Amino acid sequence: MSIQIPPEDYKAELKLNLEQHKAFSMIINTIQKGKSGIFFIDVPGGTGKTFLYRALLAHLRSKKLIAVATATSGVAAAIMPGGRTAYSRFKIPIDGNESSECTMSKQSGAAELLRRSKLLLWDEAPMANDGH
Ligand SMILES: Nc1ncnc2c1ncn2[C@@H]1O[C@H](COP(=O)(O)OP(=O)(O)OP(=O)(O)O)[C@@H](O)[C@H]1O
Repeated sequence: MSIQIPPEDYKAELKLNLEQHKAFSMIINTIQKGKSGIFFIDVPGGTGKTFLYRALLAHLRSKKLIAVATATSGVAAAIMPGGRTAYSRFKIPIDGNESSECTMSKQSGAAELLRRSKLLLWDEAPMANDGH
């Protein structure tokens, strides 16, 4: 099932401010080069993180690449097209502790989706419980 890309998200790429554009280019360049990377977007609330994420998701999905959008809270997940909570997408136990593991089998469709994805986005990652 494909995810509908809102028309305004295509245009978001053209409206990125300097900082957003810097992050966008760094992430897209890494993906284009086939490299791996972990990027942490650390800015105050209301400064355009979601705007950047939506531009990234639209850019990759418009090229038929898989970009997975997750967030710690359901509210943040819901404002990204195709967004799911990280707990749901990565099958993280809700009452997890230091020894708990994701309940995802390697053969599952969910695991295959993650393997094929070019971008795994986790909004509000630091808000996840200590055990995660
Ligand atoms: N480059 C931009 N051009 C136009 N509008 C923008 C731009 N960046 C952000 N905005 C707008 O500014 C507002 C705040 O941006 P956004 O919701 O992306 O911030 P946020 O960092 O995700 O906020 P929060 O931390 O509260 O989730 C939104 O209305 C968004 O559409």
